[in-house]
Amino acid sequence: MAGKHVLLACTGSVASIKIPLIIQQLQEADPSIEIRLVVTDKSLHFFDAKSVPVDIYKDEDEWKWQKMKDPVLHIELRRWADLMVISPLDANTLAKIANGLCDNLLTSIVRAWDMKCPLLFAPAMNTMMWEHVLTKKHIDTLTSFGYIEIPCVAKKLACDDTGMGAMAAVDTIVSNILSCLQPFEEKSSPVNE
Ligand SMILES: CC(C)(CO)[C@@H](O)C(=O)NCCC(=O)N/C=C\S
Repeated sequence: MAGKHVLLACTGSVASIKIPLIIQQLQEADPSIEIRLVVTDKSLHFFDAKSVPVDIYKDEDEWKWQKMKDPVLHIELRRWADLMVISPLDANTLAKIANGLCDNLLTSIVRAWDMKCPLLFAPAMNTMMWEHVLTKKHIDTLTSFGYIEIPCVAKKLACDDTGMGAMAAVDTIVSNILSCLQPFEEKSSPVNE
């Protein structure tokens, strides 16, 4: 059976250092899964894109469009995906999605998302950002859209604080992806053979 298509996305949280590990563990868990990675420019500060063994899509790739009938990347990726997981989801992109902004590749994919497909998000931010009143408001907005939260955990953060705001553990993220894929006929197989 053709592999399911997982669109992984990351944002400008230091938790993006875990992207290579998320990819590695997901591939080990189910080698038939095809993974593509959408990055925001800021996320690239936190890991070496060359070390990642999957195709990476950046904002600049959207602008290879030249003329009518050329593919529109955010639509092509949304069509390709059986599931999308944004991990980490930083406070900035959380706010953009909650308010419908679509000013880069990642938020444009989300803005065009097909709600028949699972969209998971794993917030990650400093505890003081986590505790701001807007964080819960924005997360509640995303869950009201039907997106699936992979909740933060309390642990030591990149700024040496200890508290809520840390991204969920990688194996938690991977098991959430697998369980959301299970009951799902991937787009790549003919419907009702
Ligand atoms: C970075 C990582 C994954 C290490 O285990 C963990 O601390 C985390 O998700 N932190 C949340 C993001 C963060 O720390 N923000 C930056 C300033 S505090």
